[in-house]
Order: sequence, then structure tokens, then C-alpha cells
Amino acid sequence: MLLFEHVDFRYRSRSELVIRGLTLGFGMGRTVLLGPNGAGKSTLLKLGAGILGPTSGSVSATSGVGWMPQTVTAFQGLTSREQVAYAAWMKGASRSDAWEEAAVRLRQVGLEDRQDIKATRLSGGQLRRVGLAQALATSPTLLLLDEPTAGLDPAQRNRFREILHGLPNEIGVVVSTHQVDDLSDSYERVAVMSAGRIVWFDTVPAFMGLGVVDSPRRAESSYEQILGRDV
Ligand SMILES: Nc1ncnc2c1ncn2[C@@H]1O[C@H](COP(=O)(O)OP(=O)(O)OP(=O)(O)O)[C@@H](O)[C@H]1O
Repeated sequence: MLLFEHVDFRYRSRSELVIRGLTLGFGMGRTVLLGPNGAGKSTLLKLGAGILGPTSGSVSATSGVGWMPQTVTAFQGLTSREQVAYAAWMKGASRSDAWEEAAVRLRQVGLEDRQDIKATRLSGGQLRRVGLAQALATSPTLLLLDEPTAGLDPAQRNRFREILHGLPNEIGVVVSTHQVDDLSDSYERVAVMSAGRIVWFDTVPAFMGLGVVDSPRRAESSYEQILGRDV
């Protein structure tokens, strides 16, 4: 369980708050985090992962949180397996355990045949999967994924979705995205951010219920209803 209590956050270089009065808990199940550019989604996930600390309020996690950044960096000179093993080692695994863990996680994301390839030589979609394997290698009970499918072609996007579906139910997942299609298949809850606040948080059926009935763009119309304008 990851709990945000009365969290405000501002970047040092800026005067205004980017996260405002956030009180929210993420636990089991799959939550999609929607919101326009600059709403604060990445910042919220970084606060959840402990990459950033709140300006005021508190963020507490009762067990491991794994985070996948918006841009996964390929470590120069390292193979995929070495890169994933490094993440496990950083979290306290011994060298040999980290090495084994990396193989298991790369298999989990369907990259077993790429484990000895230099990470810098992977495709964009493969590198994202290495990023997911890195997050999984820390044995989290909650995964925070920042726009994991942005910029991927439809086949790679589907591949990523299948991998998420294949994760054990005990792992909670929060995914920030701009893609509002097929929410029902992939998620149970929807959180919508706007200007640093969570302005909506409920189940997928409740979210879909806001939209124009029978519209093929029903999810988008729900999203527009919440934000009160065209998006
Ligand atoms: N390192 C930083 N320093 C200063 N301001 C930042 C920094 N990172 C983000 N911001 C600002 O904080 C606000 C929230 O940004 P954030 O990246 O969290 O939004 P987002 O909802 O993830 O956006 P997007 O959908 O475009 O990824 C924006 O106004 C952004 O310009």
C-alpha cells in the first residue's frame, strides 16, 4: 500500500506547487492515471517511488514499490541482463541472486533471447520491457509505470499490455497514460489529475458511465466530462 497524505510538492526551480493537497492510497488492483500534459502525473509517480520527496505532507509505502520512468535509459556497455541485475543488486540482492533474478525477469517480459545483447542496441519497445524487468527485479508489491506504451507501435503496445495482464494479481499497478482506449480490459480504477490535483478517482464502470452512451469514443467523452472541456 502506498499512501499520500496532504502532499504538496514544488520543484526548487519553480515557485508554484506542482502537486497540491494530495491525499490518496494505491493498493492492489490496476489503476490508470490520466491527465493532460503537465498535470503532475510523472511527479506523483516519482514521489511514490521516493525519487522525489514531498515539500510538505507524507508519502509512505508499507512494502516495495517498483518504478519505471517515462524514458528508460540504456546503460552504456551493459547487456540487458547486466542492466536488470544491476537494479536488483541496488536493492540489496547479492551478485549471484541479482544475476539469476535478471534472467527470471527478462523471461517474464519476453526478452530471454535478448539478455546478452547490449541494452543500447535494443529497439524502443524492447528497452521499455527492460525497464519493466528492472522495476520487477526489485520484487515490488506495487508497480508505478510512467507512460509505458507512449510512442510504441500497436504491436509493441499490445505486447506490453499482455505482459501487464500476465503479472500476478498480488502486484498492484498504477499506469500513467494518454491512451484512454480499452480501459475496461486493462484496469479496475481510474484516477484523473488536473493541475496538480486528483480530480476524480473511481472504478472503470463509474468512469465509463459518465460518457456518452454508445459512443465509440465513450472513454474519451468521460474524460472530457471530468476535465470540463475538449481534450
Ligand atoms: N525537473 C523539473 N523542474 C521544474 N519543473 C518541472 C520538472 N519536471 C516537471 N516540471 C513541471 O511540473 C509540472 C508537472 O509535470 P509532470 O511531468 O509531472 O506532468 P505530467 O502530467 O506527467 O505531464 P506529461 O503528460 O506531459 O508527461 C509541469 O508544469 C512541468 O513543467
